[in-house]
Amino acid sequence: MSETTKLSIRGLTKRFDGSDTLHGLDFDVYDGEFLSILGPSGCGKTTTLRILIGLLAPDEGTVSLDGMDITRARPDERHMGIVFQDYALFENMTVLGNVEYALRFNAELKSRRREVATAVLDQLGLSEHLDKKIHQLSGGQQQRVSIARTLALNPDIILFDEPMSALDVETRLSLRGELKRIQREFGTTMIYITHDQEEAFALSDRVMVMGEGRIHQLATPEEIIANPADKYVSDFVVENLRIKMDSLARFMEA
Ligand SMILES: Nc1ncnc2c1ncn2[C@@H]1O[C@H](COP(=O)(O)OP(=O)(O)OP(=O)(O)O)[C@@H](O)[C@H]1O
Repeated sequence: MSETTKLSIRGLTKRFDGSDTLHGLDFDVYDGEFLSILGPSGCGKTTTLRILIGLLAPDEGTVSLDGMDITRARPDERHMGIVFQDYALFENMTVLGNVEYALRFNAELKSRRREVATAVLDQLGLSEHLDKKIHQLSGGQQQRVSIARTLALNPDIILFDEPMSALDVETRLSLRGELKRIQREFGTTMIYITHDQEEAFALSDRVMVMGEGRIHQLATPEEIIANPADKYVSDFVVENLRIKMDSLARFMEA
């Protein structure tokens, strides 16, 4: 990860029904960074993500990508990809068909779609499943297809919206390792939304802790543990992590 700023967010404010959901967020994401946005349900994570990808316009504030103001740019002009919790795949199409379909809309890659799709599916360990229909795959494999489809388009930034919520613990752990590997290999900047403290800490270069539409702390996992910015961070993040670690230790001893 370099310390070149990839994405710069200033004064991001969003109101729904007259009340502020986001209160003027300011933060930067570095090139090649894995940044998690961590917070409880309703704190504004998805609203932030929807503004970043261009599905929602902010009431105030700016989003800049590589120094260019993209606040009002269309989603397809932003060079960003998104991986959803529910995979959003075409169930009746094959694994290869799903990835090729996404490439049909890319002028540059359209003519090479078979080659690009096969290569990226291979990198995700899905070579043996190219001709299977989506419903024949496990949840973890489906999420891999969805990651492959996003990676195939070669985006500058990939946003993940709670991508592992529907998966069992074992699959989550293996997909975590996979994500870290992909990030190292591709060097893609990744922004990962989660309410799971352990997941955020295991995956991220830095974690942005959110509560009620504000940023409480944005720092490395080590810094947050050593120096929580306020009582909210110490209760929601540090204390919860301690409880999870204690129960894991008890489980290992048993
Ligand atoms: N389109 C909308 N209209 C009205 N209120 C909305 C809308 N979208 C979000 N909100 C409100 O904004 C707040 C933040 O919602 P958001 O979905 O961003 O939170 P979140 O942190 O992603 O939560 P979760 O983890 O449950 O998805 C909530 O109080 C929600 O009800």
